[in-house]
Amino acid sequence: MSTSGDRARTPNRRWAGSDFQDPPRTAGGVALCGACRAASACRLGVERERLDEAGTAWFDVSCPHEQEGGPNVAHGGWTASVLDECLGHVPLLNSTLSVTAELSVSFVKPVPVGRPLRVRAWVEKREGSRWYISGEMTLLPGRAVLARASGIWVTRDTGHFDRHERWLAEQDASATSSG
Ligand SMILES: CCCCCCCCCCCC(=O)SCCNC(=O)CCNC(=O)[C@H](O)C(C)(C)COP(=O)(O)OP(=O)(O)OC[C@H]1O[C@@H](n2cnc3c(N)ncnc32)[C@H](O)[C@@H]1OP(=O)(O)O
Repeated sequence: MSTSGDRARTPNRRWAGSDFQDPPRTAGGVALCGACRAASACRLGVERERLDEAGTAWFDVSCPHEQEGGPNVAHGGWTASVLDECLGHVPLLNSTLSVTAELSVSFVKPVPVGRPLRVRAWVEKREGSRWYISGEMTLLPGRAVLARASGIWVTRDTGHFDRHERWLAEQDASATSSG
């Protein structure tokens, strides 16, 4: 029988050390997170990404039909997730591993499902290990703003996830010993 402690010690074969700064990408250049590697596609609907010369990141995105909330419009959780993903790719596009520490989203208009959308993301400033990143989602064609986001990403070394596994194992051990 598998326990949560066993899971913490099981190597995750979808990851290799170099993946953290240079993850596998789709033909459209989209960096793939752990679960999306099996699908070889971004399950959130990010289809293409690129960094321009000015340092702005551009993403072609479409809300998958299974993320429908109200009639023909995206669940707000999808909008927040895809903005987290896109803004979080800005450090990655600069070969830097980071995690989201804070994220704020403004839902400006309902987001239609299955329509081409664009996300643009840029660095406002960097302070120590903190990257302050902003972005917005627009409808295509045209440039109507549907959502805006800003947040703080904190750079990590490649030991981040191993430290987390050790912390989780300690939590399990102390929960077991305290009954
Ligand atoms: C890989 C390929 C994938 C492939 C593609 C995948 C792309 C995914 C894109 C989406 C990204 C995500 O969703 S990431 C997943 C969601 N996020 C997480 O799991 C993060 C969970 N939280 C944490 O791990 C931690 O709380 C941290 C790392 C954020 C902070 O840890 P910590 O232990 O407090 O670290 P500490 O050294 O004290 O702080 C480090 C620095 O962060 C600052 N800091 C800490 N917390 C905050 C905060 N809430 N707001 C502002 N700043 C903060 C501190 O002031 C400090 O600045 P200074 O003094 O150093 O300047």
